[in-house]
Amino acid sequence: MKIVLDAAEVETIVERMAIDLYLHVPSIENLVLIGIQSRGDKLAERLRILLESKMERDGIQAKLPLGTLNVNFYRDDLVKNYDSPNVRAIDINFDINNKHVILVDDVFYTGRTVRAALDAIFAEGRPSKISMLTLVKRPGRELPVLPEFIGLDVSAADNEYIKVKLKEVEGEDLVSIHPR
Ligand SMILES: O=P(O)(O)OC[C@H]1O[C@H](OP(=O)(O)OP(=O)(O)O)[C@H](O)[C@@H]1O
Ligand SMILES: O=c1cc[nH]c(=O)[nH]1
Repeated sequence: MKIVLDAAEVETIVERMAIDLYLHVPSIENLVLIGIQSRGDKLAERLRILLESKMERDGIQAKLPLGTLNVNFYRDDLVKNYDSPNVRAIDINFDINNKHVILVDDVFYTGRTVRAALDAIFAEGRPSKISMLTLVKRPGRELPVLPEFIGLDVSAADNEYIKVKLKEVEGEDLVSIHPR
């Protein structure tokens, strides 16, 4: 096992991504965050808090809506979960029509999770734009999608797995790389 990011480094990178979003999103009031469970939603919540504090500092009065997606329900390589009655696939209690959606996940790998997430989002409405943000991007793309906001580009071989731990789930922030 090799540590890629420790807790302080995860915090720094999440803060940097919040700054990046804040500076590069054309209309912050039009932004909505959608986090992919089970860690993208926790990262999206951290980003929401950081972005709202920047907005407050700059006198922008708006709340950023935050929704979550459980993509296992939709993933084309996990058909066995398709009929699971326990899976709540999407929790978005706001209008996404004409909004700029920031889709948030912890790891970006083949791109299949994002494809599945796009299906789910378009079943809800028609955003004006969808951008992808990931804490870690690794090699292994199988679809023509790429994140716009990347915390860290990590090189990993096919026989290696990147494991993200977050305080909200595992009690600590840590990104590590393991043999599969
Ligand atoms: O680009 P992809 O190949 O789709 O891989 C990326 C997905 O893989 C991981 O999820 P995982 O299925 O391991 O579930 P988890 O997040 O609940 O651990 C990660 O959290 C991403 O959602
Ligand atoms: O390395 C990987 C690949 C997919 N999902 C992960 O969380 N890590």
